[in-house]
Amino acid sequence: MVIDVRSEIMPLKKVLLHRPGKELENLTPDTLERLLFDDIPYLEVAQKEHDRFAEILRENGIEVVYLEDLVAETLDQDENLKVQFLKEFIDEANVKVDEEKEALFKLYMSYTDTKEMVLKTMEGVKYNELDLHSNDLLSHLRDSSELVVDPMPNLYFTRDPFASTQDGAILNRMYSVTRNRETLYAYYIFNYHKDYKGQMSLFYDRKNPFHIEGGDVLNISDEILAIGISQRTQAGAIDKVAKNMLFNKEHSNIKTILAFDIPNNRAMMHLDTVFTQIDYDKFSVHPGILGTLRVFELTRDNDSIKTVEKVGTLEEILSEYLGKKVTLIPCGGNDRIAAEREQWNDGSNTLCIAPGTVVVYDRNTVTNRLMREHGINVIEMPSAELSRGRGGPRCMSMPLVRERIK
Ligand SMILES: NC(=[NH2+])NCCC[C@H](N)C(=O)O
Repeated sequence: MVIDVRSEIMPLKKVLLHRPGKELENLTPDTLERLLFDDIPYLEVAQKEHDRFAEILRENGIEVVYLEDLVAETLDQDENLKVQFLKEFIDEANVKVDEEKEALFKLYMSYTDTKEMVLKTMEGVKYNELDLHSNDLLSHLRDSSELVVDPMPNLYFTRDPFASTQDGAILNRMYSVTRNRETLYAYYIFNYHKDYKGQMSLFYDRKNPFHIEGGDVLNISDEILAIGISQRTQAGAIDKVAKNMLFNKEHSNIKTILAFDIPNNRAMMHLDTVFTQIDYDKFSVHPGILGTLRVFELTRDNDSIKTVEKVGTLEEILSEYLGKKVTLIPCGGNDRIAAEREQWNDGSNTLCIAPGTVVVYDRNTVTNRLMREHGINVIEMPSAELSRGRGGPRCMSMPLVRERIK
């Protein structure tokens, strides 16, 4: 199977990453908010940190594949497909002037190496890179270093544009314009790459009206999927995923979807910023969500879907579904200041690579110590620059294959 993910914790076999590239060097103070960053990372250091992340994964026997390589392989199969991709890409990049669209197309087609072309689509394009001869009013007023195509700085968070589950993926419609552009890459891989095409299920469509993002999707078990209702994911999208998964016996074993209603704010944009599974019976949780959290159970009821609100603490609810007593390890321990600081820097955003083994940011010292005290094998990675994008090791990775639960 090209995609096979039925848990958050079983040994990770294959993972999708994107090495941050020059898209980070097109971030400016004015565009940070729109492009969902809080600061400008130093690219050289961010890349070193990211390379160390990939190295840790390889050291642990995990096959690492890169988004840019898969997209290039897809487009290299057929010249017409490359043209089709570029046209669609340019349409979605919100370029309004026809001459600029044509010049952009020419610029991308001038690359002889498809991977370099793909990286260029990610990086953004400045006005002075286009071969334009127009003499209209707009061209007189353009600043030569103005961006005609925005960069996509969030691409290194491969967790979000789609979510692997069962034998396929939920291909997302994203909350923001900037991130919705990212989903085109996965769309082309899944629909056209010779290894993926026809070999996997798609449980959602990037053109659906409701938004949903991968950081909100947690594979609790082969039969239970948890999805956050958050800043990024709407209840309507969860209803649709439920319809597409609970009735699809051939490709999905999911019998229950648990919807976790978490606060709607930037610090907690996705469920995985406040809650990740780290062992058969242990979760890392940001205590800040516990007061207001509501949990809903969606199951199949003949031809329709039944939704019931669960009563009980998070610990009780998880213990019930997992069939064992669950321990919640608070991010930042019991100190509210440490909890808020470390949650902001993705202290509870762990990437579990085997039961009881997690990759985390080194900077969250309080949370990391506490996980070790609970017997977790904590592997730290450098995080000074990558963390400025507001995502941790789980956000920066999309599992494609995990070992099955025995
Ligand atoms: N799965 C995650 N928590 N991803 C974090 C994504 C961070 C990114 N800057 C955004 O705002 O979209």
